[in-house]
Amino acid sequence: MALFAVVAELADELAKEAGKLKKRAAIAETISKVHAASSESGPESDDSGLLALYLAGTPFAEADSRKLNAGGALLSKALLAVSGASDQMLTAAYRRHGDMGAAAFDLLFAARAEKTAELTLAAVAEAFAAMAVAKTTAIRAALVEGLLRRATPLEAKYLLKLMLGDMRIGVKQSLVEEAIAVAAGASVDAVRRAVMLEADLGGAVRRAFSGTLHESRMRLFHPLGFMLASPVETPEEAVERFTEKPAKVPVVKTKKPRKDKKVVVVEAANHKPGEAVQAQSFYADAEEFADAPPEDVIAKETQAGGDTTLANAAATQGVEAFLEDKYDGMRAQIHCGDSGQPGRVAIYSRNKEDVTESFPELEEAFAQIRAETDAAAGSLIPSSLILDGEILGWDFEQGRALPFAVLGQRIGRKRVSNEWRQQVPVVFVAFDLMCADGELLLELPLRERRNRLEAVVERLVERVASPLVVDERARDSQAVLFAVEESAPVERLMISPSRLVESAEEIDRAYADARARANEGVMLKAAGSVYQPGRRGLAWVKLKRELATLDVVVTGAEFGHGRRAGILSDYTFAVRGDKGELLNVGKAYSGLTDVEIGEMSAWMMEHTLEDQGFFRTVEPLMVLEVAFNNIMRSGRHASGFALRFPRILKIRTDKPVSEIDTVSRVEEVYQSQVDKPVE
Ligand SMILES: Nc1ncnc2c1ncn2[C@@H]1O[C@H](COP(=O)(O)OP(=O)(O)OP(=O)(O)O)[C@@H](O)[C@H]1O
Repeated sequence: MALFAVVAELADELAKEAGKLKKRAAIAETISKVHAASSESGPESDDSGLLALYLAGTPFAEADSRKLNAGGALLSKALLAVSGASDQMLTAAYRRHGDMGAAAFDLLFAARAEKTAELTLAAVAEAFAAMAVAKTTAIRAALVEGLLRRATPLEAKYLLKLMLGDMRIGVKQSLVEEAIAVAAGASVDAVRRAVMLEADLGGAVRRAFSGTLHESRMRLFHPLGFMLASPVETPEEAVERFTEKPAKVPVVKTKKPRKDKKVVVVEAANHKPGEAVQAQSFYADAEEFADAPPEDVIAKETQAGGDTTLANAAATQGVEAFLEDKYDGMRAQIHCGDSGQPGRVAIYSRNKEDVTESFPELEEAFAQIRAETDAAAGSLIPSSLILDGEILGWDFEQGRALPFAVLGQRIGRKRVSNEWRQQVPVVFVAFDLMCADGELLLELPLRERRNRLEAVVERLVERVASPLVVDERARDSQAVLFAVEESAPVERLMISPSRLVESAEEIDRAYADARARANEGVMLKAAGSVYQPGRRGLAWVKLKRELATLDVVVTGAEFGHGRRAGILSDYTFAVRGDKGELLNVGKAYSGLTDVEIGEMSAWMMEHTLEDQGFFRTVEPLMVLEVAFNNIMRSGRHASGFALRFPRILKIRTDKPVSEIDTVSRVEEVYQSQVDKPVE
């Protein structure tokens, strides 16, 4: 039985180690050791899977929908109870580190420096399982206290970090996947594929050691990564992206980071010595490749399953592109029953939350479509489906989308009253088919996926709404709607119209038409491109021409005055710095409704990290989109910038914190201003 100390000690070592290769070697070695130690006592005592899971900073496997339900407030209370420290001591320790785990280490060190490790990984897993089903906060708090009491100071540090989902040891899941491959002598691609199909990192460790990675099968009901798009400023730039000719001579150079520093553009590449030029340019992960020469980036990308990136880069050249409207709704992935769970429907948001409950009419509609099609004998409809698309608030009278602000009122609501359902009706506009009949389709070219998507939707509709009725109002509005009666389930399912375009003029016209339909702009997608989950490549580009806004995360909140006294209503927010740290960039108190502010305030009370009286630092989990008049250089915030007249446009519950804007994006917007104000 491995001890949790193994995770804590390794994590502490990894936090101090900057080199990725050394990190990977250390993780691989520990996984091997833990696996070897269990080989005598039988496979059920093999904790190497838990070790991998916890190092990746996740208490449960991705396929496992359980949650710990323990926020900063609950954890700090438990820490106070176990350490006997006063509020002031906790606040001082928290301020020293800005991290609850590190604060716990300080508070427990004096009393427990000599404590020997006894907490096993299995005991931690058991406590986590109990927390997930605990009916009251008191039971959960007692479980956390139980864990902390048995822990050494170092273990307590990493237990808290793990529970908060913020290890800060510079280890991403992809690095753990590589380490698993090294430890078990398996191929990285095989490990990554198993993790993608089954969403179970621990399970992949078991498969890797038992040589059964190839037996992994697509399992529904865990979200796959969403493919994202890169921005272009003009239709001409979009055309250029899709028609660039491969360079005659391989040139490898790194351009200035674009939207955020997470990506670097590497231009033209002879990605393997001696091979023909394939890629014109593609995005790579700057965090991983910060200082590496471009050649290394390409070599590494190719090796680490990046061939799809290269394939897509090649596919963007001189080929056709599909154009679709860019809808301003909420990105979602819909999973529809498989042989194991035939009637089940699940909806996932872009930050991989299960949001099914928030859209009951979509769940019902899909379940009904399923049931009716299943009943049809000899049905040609796939038994399982994963659709990628956008949830939109829909005006059935006008046959067009409602503004995002209207849909936004429903996002995040767990219980949706009939009133809300009537006030803001929702539809799902599908634009990609990721899986059908248990077969993952990501590696098919978009052209092929699109054909299959159209065929599936058509068959679904034929079965349910036969004879097929196309709503003319919807046709006018460019959204093909398959039934007229609002009570019919199929009316909730639409398909995003898509057509091939060639010239900048065509794109320009389509853009104007899209805006006239109240959509945000247009998307262009290389017809030959594969679906790259979780990546922002050049195979999909978006054109939206608008004033810059920033996606930021709230780091703190202040109590308001007057009407807002006693309510946390003024928010301090941050962007990401070069090393992944959060740097404050501004403060906003306008843009939200009173109801939203009330909800935000309650949430912040729950997720407080440090209570300074009038001000509270909060767990950085809430993403906002903010608009502003301009940006100035300023010493007021850690980012070195301040936003002038910031206002909140949206609460981006649909966007993960990992994708907020960076300080280099702020710099870019600052530089693009005609006047560059300094405070
Ligand atoms: N037809 C479409 N195809 C793909 N994505 C679409 C489409 N229409 C709207 N979208 C939305 O556009 C997003 C892609 O833009 P991007 O990857 O830049 O996300 P983002 O950073 O949230 O951008 P934005 O802030 O512009 O929404 C998708 O996540 C999706 O929600």
